[in-house]
Amino acid sequence: MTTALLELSQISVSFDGFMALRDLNLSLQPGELRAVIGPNGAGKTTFLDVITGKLRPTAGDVLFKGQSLLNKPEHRIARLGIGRKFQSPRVFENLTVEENLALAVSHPKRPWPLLSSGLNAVERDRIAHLMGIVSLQTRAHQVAGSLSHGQKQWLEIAMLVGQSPDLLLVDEPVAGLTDEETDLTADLLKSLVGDHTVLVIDHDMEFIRRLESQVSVLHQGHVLCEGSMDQIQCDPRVIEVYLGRNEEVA
Ligand SMILES: Nc1ncnc2c1ncn2[C@@H]1O[C@H](COP(=O)(O)OP(=O)(O)OP(=O)(O)O)[C@@H](O)[C@H]1O
Repeated sequence: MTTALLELSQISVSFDGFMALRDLNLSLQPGELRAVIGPNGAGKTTFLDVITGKLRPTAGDVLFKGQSLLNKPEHRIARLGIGRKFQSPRVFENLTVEENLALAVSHPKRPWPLLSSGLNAVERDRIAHLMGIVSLQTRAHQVAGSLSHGQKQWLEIAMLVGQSPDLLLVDEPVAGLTDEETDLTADLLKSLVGDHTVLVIDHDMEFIRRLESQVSVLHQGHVLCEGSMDQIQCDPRVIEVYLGRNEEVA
């Protein structure tokens, strides 16, 4: 079996005695796409916060490429190859699509206006490639602030991909998107798999189904079960958790 890219073992997080995560185990193989679902308060955000170093667990360990992430500051964890997409888009609204991507791909990070004249051929090709991935080529010179919500989400995903992370953590990317944008987002995330390992959190079950990935169900800070969407939908424990809270898993 391949060595896991990410391995969370026996992770617990206590907020003044309240266990937001409790003996959580989860591992991701390189190049995998994984969905994580769970009712409100299940611990999904806390789980991402632990991986990215925003929160230190009370117990347990997080290994990334075999190396413990505990005690590493957030910026070092990011540099090790973990990118996080937050729920609301974080793009530079006053810069164009191309300029946003230029900032993402330039090494080292160079301030504007150096970027406008200073991109090398490799960086320009990379930006063109990234715009292609998210179908924003025709918007290259449009300021990000004028894009639709979905297009901003895609731009930010492209910016993250531009930093070549091994692992992409994507938090509720389709909240507020149209059905068509939701489907396109699923296809986009699937297209990243292989080159990247992608973990997606969302509540939208149609979107999760379209990802065609393994699904981990979080409940009360613990992985309740894992399997394909068809498998978890039939699992009585999952039905109980969702029906018990009057939410649908269908
Ligand atoms: N800083 C904190 N102090 C105390 N309790 C917290 C803190 N952060 C989270 N919690 C609690 O921990 C539990 C898990 O929260 P978390 O935000 O991780 O859940 P979630 O699955 O992301 O929920 P949602 O789907 O609503 O975003 C919740 O009961 C929440 O109230």
